[in-house]
Amino acid sequence: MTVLDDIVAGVREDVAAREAATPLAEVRAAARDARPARDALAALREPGVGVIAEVKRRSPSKGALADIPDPAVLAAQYAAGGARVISVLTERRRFGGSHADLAAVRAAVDVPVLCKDFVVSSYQVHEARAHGADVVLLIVAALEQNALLGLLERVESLGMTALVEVHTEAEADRALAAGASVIGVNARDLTTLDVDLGTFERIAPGLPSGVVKVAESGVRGPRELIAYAGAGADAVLVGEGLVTAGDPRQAVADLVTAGSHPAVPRTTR
Ligand SMILES: O=P(O)(O)OC[C@@H](O)[C@@H](O)c1c[nH]c2ccccc12
Repeated sequence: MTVLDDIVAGVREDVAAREAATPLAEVRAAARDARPARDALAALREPGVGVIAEVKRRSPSKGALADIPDPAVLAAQYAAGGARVISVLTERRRFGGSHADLAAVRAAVDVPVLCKDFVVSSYQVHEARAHGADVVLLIVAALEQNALLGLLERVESLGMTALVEVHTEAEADRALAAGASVIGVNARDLTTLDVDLGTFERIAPGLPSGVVKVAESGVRGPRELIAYAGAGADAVLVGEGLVTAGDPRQAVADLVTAGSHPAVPRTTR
């Protein structure tokens, strides 16, 4: 059993418990009544390398990272620093997140918000929308192709954008076959938790130019952003480097500045 299998098994149990407490019909109705999703695709296509700043308390690889007593405060600092999108980990067991965190962040900022979880059922997609998500992460390694297709359609039918995460060329092919318009290449292999910063560089050249390319994991500062930008990233997704920064607003601003430098290449447009 890989780490990913283990996490997904826990997520399935948690989803079953939530579904027993709040039936799908109720979550669907809440999703329908939520304020419409913001256009994250347009935000990610803006000039410069965008920063997706993550609210992340802990991780299976690093353990505790930051307490984050009030995710809304951290998210407001990220937004003030110029984050293009704010990612909120909602997985509870390994990452210490919740849908309450997502809703709190949604209420605190105007930028699009990403629900970062291990989504395996459409129940979770409705839940994400009901709590204000504009973007939903779909991890190819955790999904059969049919499930990926179905969930991607569900995300888009609710007006949201799917960030489809891959770690290998084969997974990238599956993401493209499913019709992903935003692909995240994770430098961290979720089956082993090993980080290889060369992963993005290997996979990105094979992605069509119209696809928004997000480099995930391993960004500690402008240096890694610039390297990812050189390999074709349109955005970087940063967790640890920001939640452990003394001044998260400044840490985001430093990345945004590096990402807007005219010498930093960007390939999508
Ligand atoms: O903390 P880092 O190294 O900046 O990584 C952020 C992000 O890439 C990571 O949190 C992540 C990427 N894909 C995921 C899937 C599930 C949970 C977490 C993740």
